Amino acid sequence: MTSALKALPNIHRAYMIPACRGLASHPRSMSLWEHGLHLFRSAVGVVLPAPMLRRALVLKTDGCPRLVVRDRAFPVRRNLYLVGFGKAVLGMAAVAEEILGDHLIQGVVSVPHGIRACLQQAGMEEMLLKPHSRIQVIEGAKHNLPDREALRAASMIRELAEGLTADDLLLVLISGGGSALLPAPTPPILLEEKEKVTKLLASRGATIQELNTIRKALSLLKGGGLAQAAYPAQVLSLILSDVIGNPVDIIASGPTVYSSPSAQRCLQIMTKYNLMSTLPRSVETVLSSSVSDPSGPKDYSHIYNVVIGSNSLALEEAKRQAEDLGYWTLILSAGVCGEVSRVAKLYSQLIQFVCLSTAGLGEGPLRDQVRGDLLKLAAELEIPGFNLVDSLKALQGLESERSVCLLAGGETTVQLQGNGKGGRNQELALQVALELHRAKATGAGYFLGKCEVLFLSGGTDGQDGPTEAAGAFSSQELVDKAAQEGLDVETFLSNNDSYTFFSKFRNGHHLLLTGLTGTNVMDIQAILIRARDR
Ligand SMILES: Nc1ncnc2c1ncn2[C@@H]1O[C@H](COP(=O)(O)OP(=O)(O)OP(=O)(O)O)[C@@H](O)[C@H]1O
Ligand SMILES: O=C(O)[C@H](O)CO
Repeated sequence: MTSALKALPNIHRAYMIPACRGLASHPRSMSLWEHGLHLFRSAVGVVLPAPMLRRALVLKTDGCPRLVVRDRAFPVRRNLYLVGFGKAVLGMAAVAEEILGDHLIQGVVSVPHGIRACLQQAGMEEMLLKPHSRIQVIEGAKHNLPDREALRAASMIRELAEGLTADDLLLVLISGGGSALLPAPTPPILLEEKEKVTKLLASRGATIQELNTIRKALSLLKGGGLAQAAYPAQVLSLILSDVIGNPVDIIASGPTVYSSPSAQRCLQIMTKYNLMSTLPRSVETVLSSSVSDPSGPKDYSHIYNVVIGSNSLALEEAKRQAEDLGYWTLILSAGVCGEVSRVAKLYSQLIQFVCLSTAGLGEGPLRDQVRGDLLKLAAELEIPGFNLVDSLKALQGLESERSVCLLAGGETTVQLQGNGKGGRNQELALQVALELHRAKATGAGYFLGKCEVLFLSGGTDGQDGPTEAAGAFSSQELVDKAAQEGLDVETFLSNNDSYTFFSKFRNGHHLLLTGLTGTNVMDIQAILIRARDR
């Protein structure tokens, strides 16, 4: 994220999306591009810190003051403390402090290096703390790696938690990136040793579940350690999820969720990624003694973990907006994962499937073939929450000429082979364009030609990989149009150079440029399809 903490180059400013606003023009007269931007903006808007916190956290002052979160009420009487760690936590803390008022005694948050300057520069003052805030801010974890500053923040957070009593309430704000911002290696492990292990695991393709299992085993605060430090105070965690399925024990390595990975599981992971021979001695020592801590509290009733923002929430809002614009809308899944090239094939086949209906070619061998290919691909990808059979049934029943919006979210992966500049969303948009181009060349041209298609993919944090863009959008005509500008899509893709491509193509017009959004619920894809005017 830190590489995004720069001003966007002037050339792109013209394409930045204005803040979320109502749509004045008639939906049909608007381009799919405008619709796509509106849906993306709306989806992100609903998971921004302010609306999210205000929905989740209410201070009731009639009678005894109490903090109400869902079905629970916590009595408050100037007994509130706040800690937080994660990429979206500064904005969350600013709103929380406004809500809590004088009941908040003290707070510490660990947030990404450079974030205040960046938010200031972007004019996002509402995400900054007020001048006489009771919350101390520490910026660290440059390049999303734990460092000395994050270590200092973690020890201040631990100290604050350990000083609490049974009368206190600790509000914990958690978002993605929290693992790197809360490093507290279990002695004798040194910060550098822990960093080396996590870096190696990440570079060898470990999943976030595997990575955070190891982080928990090597940390004093992860895997419930923070909640344990705060005991016997009440602990209320408000969590913004950046992991598929919203597993609270994995997001930011679950500092308020008791889980103690077994030594056997950790050693399995280390063996899988061929790390056993390179493990520092201190890590081996801690791993081999990593069994449940018998001194931990027996009941967990002092902890209340609540997911207040997620990819699904963002998709639901996009669905509402798409329906308002007149689209027949379907959320495919909030758990889209897998290699970008395979996910692109899936989306391309789905687009073809919809275009067959829109063109009035609902039945026949062509449709059966696309359906067969889709089922095969979906079985290989095993996307959580994606019921392709039901989705196809719903799409099959559509009247022709109906405008269709398919929405999905999650986090794909890119196997980096080249040394270009890009991100998973831009690469996905470019791959989808290439797949549609290839499909047209092999017989799908007739029915694809009957439809206008827009594919958009963007990171909700506003930054796709190490680039200034959140993502990009593409169409079935993109490859041909690019060729007219002398740009060969396949060459850019083979060098993982999607950002360079989109920056050059139509002078950056297909880049999705939002600037940092201050939130992060992974990525969102929108596919918009409508029959061409005859
Ligand atoms: N040239 C490239 N082309 C495509 N993808 C790339 C490229 N360089 C990096 N990436 C991808 O960008 C991602 C890393 O960027 P980033 O730091 O934004 O990820 P992240 O920390 O997982 O993001 P988030 O905060 O959204 O979870 C990885 O998925 C990586 O494969
Ligand atoms: O911080 C982390 O562990 C990741 O962002 C997943 O939440």
